[in-house]
Amino acid sequence: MPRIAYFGPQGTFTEQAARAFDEHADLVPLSTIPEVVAALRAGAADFACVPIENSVEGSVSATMDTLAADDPVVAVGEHVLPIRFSLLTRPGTAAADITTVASHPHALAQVRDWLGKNLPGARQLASTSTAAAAVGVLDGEFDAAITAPVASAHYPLTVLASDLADEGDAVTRFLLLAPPGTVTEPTGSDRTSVIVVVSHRPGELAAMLTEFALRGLNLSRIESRPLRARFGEYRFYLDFDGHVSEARVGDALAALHRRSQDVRFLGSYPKADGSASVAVPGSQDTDYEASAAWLAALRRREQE
Ligand SMILES: O=C(O)C(=O)C[C@]1(C(=O)O)C=C[C@@H](O)C=C1
Repeated sequence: MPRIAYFGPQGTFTEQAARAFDEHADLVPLSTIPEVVAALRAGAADFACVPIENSVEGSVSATMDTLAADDPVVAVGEHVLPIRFSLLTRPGTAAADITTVASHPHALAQVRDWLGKNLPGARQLASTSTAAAAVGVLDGEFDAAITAPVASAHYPLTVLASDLADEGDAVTRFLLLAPPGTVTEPTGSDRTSVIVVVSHRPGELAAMLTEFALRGLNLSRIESRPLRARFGEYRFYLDFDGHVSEARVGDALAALHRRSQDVRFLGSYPKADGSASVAVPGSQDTDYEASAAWLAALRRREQE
């Protein structure tokens, strides 16, 4: 049975995502995202499951930074989970007794309006995850926790309110990570992720994006994070349609490698929504093969 390390403890949304990737896997909860990815890098787990972005609060910066540091790992799958929260308290606590409410900062941000209206006097405190907040309530550290609905099955707490979400259609996207070199077969509905550091010169970012545009590659996300060691410089995270085995994707990656300071390949994996990869006319593998054959013939004639 494969071992999947995930961002725990038990009862997080990430646990649900890990189960969705493989319901029979041996799930190993760890308390922080760096610990989860470190377990994969150390060979203590076969896979790692982490949140990467939320439709309301944006990127999960701990995941972004962990993916860029240390030995590379690759994504082999993504899962998108609808997000709705429960408010958990110790049995006997009434809403009027709540002076502190804790959760993961991404979770607090997704119920900011609800908390403002329903628990205006409660202090909002950050915990390492939604389920860690539930553990904190059990331990008497906080009065209430904003958690995933499944947390109430793991901890003997009372559900004081459920189905909470300021944005009804909120979702979080999770990645299943594997050691580098793990190969996924192309499905025709794939996404590729990379981290690119471009040179700090005028036009470099536009030039990098042009490499995608020229090959008709559909970008689905671009984010930046600071380089940390150099103020004012950034690494760019790009997600785009296609699989590394496809000619247009390989060609774009090679161009990025030629022109950037650094390119980190974060994997090609099936898209969660199953939508077909966009490929503009002239960008299919057969088009690349035909143009390479034409060029080869041209060169042969020149050498005669
Ligand atoms: O704390 C959890 O339950 C998590 O899985 C983390 C996380 C996140 O990082 O965004 C996942 C989904 C929700 O959006 C809130 C928190």
